[in-house]
Amino acid sequence: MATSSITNIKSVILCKDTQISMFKEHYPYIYRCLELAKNGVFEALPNPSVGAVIVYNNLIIGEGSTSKYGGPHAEVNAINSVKNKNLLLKSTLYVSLEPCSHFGKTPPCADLIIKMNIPKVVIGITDPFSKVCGQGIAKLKQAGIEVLVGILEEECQESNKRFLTLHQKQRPYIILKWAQTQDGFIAPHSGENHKIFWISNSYSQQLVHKWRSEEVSFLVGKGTVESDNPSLTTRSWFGKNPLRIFIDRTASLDQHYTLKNGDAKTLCFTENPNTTNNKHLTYIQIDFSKNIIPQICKTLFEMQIASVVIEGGLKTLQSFIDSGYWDEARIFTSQNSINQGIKSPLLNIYSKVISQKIDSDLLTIKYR
Ligand SMILES: NC(=O)C1=CN([C@@H]2O[C@H](COP(=O)(O)OP(=O)(O)OC[C@H]3O[C@@H](n4cnc5c(N)ncnc54)[C@H](OP(=O)(O)O)[C@@H]3O)[C@@H](O)[C@H]2O)C=CC1
Ligand SMILES: Nc1c(N[C@@H]2O[C@H](COP(=O)(O)O)[C@@H](O)[C@H]2O)[nH]c(=O)[nH]c1=O
Ligand SMILES: [Zn+2]
Repeated sequence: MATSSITNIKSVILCKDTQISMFKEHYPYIYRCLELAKNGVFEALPNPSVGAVIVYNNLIIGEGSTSKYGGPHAEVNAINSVKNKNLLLKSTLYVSLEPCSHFGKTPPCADLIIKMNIPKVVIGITDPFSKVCGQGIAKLKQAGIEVLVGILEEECQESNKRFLTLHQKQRPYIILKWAQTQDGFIAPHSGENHKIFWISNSYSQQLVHKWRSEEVSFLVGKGTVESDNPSLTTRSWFGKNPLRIFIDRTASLDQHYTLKNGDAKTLCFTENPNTTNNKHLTYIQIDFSKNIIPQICKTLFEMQIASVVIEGGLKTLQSFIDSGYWDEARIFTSQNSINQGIKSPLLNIYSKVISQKIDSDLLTIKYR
């Protein structure tokens, strides 16, 4: 069994060990690229996080991963890390995503690879970004470089799922998240308790704060704001607060709710045109006579928000599910039962399930 990278949280990942050693054995360099890519996965957003490895005579002579948003790409960092640049002439560059071919915040990596006379490039997956989209590969091939594409494709896609979803589906990567009791409830009936009812344990709660430091935004419905008065900030982990988002059709929630306190940038989706933005809170008008979920996702895409976690409640979660707008559901199940209350969302169609114990809770991750 492999211990999770979450050091402060009691957790154990069940399975996967044999799969990982198989990847390492057959595709060690692209596997290493994926390890390197993990370094910048959240800091590079909305750009992809990529890993690059340069191999000479079966030896790794250079490595690099994507810098913070706007900084040098993995290929540049890997090439710069090679001491004896003459070795590049007989080396292979491995990279988890197609090298870029356009001038963005930095010049094209494909041009640098050509300039350094690297004779062979092995690529995990192609880049769906419209300004690259196969053109990086074409440039390399035109320069006479041997190019191999499509190694550990599923793993490369997983490593950049937020970036890929943004470009392929024109919406953020959507993570549904809720905590449920053993007997399938997410809260007691409303009205019984006007403060938050904790179901998951403190380790799970800490893990959610870690996710808040990583993912771009967190969204709740008005019912959750009224019943729980959530903060949606990162308090039990290090790092940034996410962008906070809530739905309030009439924009009638009053100022005492914590989401309006200016602790983090916050968006409210409403139909009410008579709203006043302030430094921290921006109202965005949408049409509530139509399905609001595609409208919310379109707005977030236009803002280049690469990921959103839907933290509840039932109506909001079920709306995303029923509209088919979700990628992953992270469900904490406690060992307690409450016999009655608000039933968990219904999620019938999913392709893959991973489970992990978080002390007494079971965290189940379902992929669409
Ligand atoms: N255990 C857990 O993980 C969690 C539990 N909860 C619990 O869930 C309960 C709240 O759930 P619920 O009452 O369903 O409230 P929600 O938080 O889902 O909010 C519902 C409201 O959000 C707006 N809204 C959401 N989706 C849509 C849509 N598709 N179209 C139009 N408007 C929409 C509406 O606002 P409007 O009224 O302005 O029209 C609606 O009344 C609470 O008891 C809370 O404690 C909440 C989060 C997590
Ligand atoms: N009850 C419940 C959750 N509830 C979610 O957490 C929000 C509270 O966030 P904050 O105010 O920042 O601590 C709350 O409004 C709801 O969205 N989450 C969980 O992981 N486990 C739980 O048992
Ligand atoms: Zn590049």
